[in-house]
Amino acid sequence: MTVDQTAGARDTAPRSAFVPVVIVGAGPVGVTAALLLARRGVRTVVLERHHDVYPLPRAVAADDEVRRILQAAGVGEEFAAIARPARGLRLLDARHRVMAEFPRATQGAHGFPQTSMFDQPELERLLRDALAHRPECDLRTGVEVVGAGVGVGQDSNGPVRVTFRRDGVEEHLWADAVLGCDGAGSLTRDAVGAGWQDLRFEERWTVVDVRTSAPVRSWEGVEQICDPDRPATFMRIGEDRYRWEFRLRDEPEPDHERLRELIAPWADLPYGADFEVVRQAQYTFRARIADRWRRGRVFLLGDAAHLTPPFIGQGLCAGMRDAHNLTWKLARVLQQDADERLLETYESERKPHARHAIRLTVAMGWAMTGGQDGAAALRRGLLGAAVRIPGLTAAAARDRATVDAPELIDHYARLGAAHRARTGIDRARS
Ligand SMILES: O=C(O)CCc1cccc(O)c1
Repeated sequence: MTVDQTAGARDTAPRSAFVPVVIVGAGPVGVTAALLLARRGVRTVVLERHHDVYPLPRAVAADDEVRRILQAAGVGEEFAAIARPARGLRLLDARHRVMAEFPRATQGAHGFPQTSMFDQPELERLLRDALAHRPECDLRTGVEVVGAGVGVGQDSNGPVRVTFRRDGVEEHLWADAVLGCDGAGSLTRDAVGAGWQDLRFEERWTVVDVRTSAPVRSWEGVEQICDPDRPATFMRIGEDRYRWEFRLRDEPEPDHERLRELIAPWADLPYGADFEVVRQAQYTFRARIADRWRRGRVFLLGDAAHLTPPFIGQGLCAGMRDAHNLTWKLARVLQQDADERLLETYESERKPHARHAIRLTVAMGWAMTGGQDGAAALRRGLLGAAVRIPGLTAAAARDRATVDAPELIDHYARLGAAHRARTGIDRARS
């Protein structure tokens, strides 16, 4: 990607090639940023490589703060129509016995369910529909933002030149700011000169979205199977839609037959049963954070700035918080001459929060794979208390009113002791 930041250069560019903000990437974070800016009267051009919404299984959960952000973007009701409130998070042992349960309220501090399940392609479609109704937003699909690495050295607040290719023809745009919402393989990240800080997690998992009318043994929430041999995640995401995630060791991606075996603890699926694999993808889950999120007026958001495994459902939520945090500040600076230093608070506010969420996620992954003994149960209990991200532990205890951290510790200490007595395990594996 070519990003030139050259004060005064915009003056020589044709007016038609100038737009206040260019957004690279039309995933949920990019489109939400465009909608939030539009509602503040800021025009954007959104450049997207693909023609249609992303077809693979991705995010499935939004917390109550993200629901508030979607409302601010003008799609609150549309989202409510596709969302399904979840009752919470359960940690199950290898035999699917409930070890801990963390209920989520149907009305959290933000006035929305604390956890809502949804189908990402449906979210992307409704966001794009909303975008199509905003005259401030110009979505250009089939456009490849290209990289040649010219003139990236400056940290100036001058306009930014974005070069892209459409139908084999190179074009450019000048913008007062560029938002890189272009995902894990972000080209904008190169333009910012950012590298990854590795937060030490890398595992191969398969993620499967299924539609079936067959009975599925489930509750209306997320189940984490804490089984060192076969850690897994299961959740219901719609009337007849379910998501399973299984860690893969040195095995190939499961075919339908193997999937039926893996799913058997939840559903009997004899041959001929109504069972459709809507989407399946193999991912390497990683935990990483970009070492810088900004250069001049080029910013990184969402997966371009941070990568997390999905175990506490916070990947997309973090990106939506990025969009919300940055857009009002940018609007103030671009339209109301707010001090440029306001923009520095984007990274300083968002990065510690994103890092914390990733660390909790990694700890959850470790709790899922780290054994069945009492000490592991205690760790899971402490973690479960902390995984409500928006307000983290204190607010989580407050919101749910029924639990506080010391009670949880006691509860899980007792649970661990009972489990040890039942199973005869008396040594703590760490
Ligand atoms: O904490 C909750 O209420 C749900 C967490 C969650 C959401 C989506 C996927 C996942 O693995 C966990």
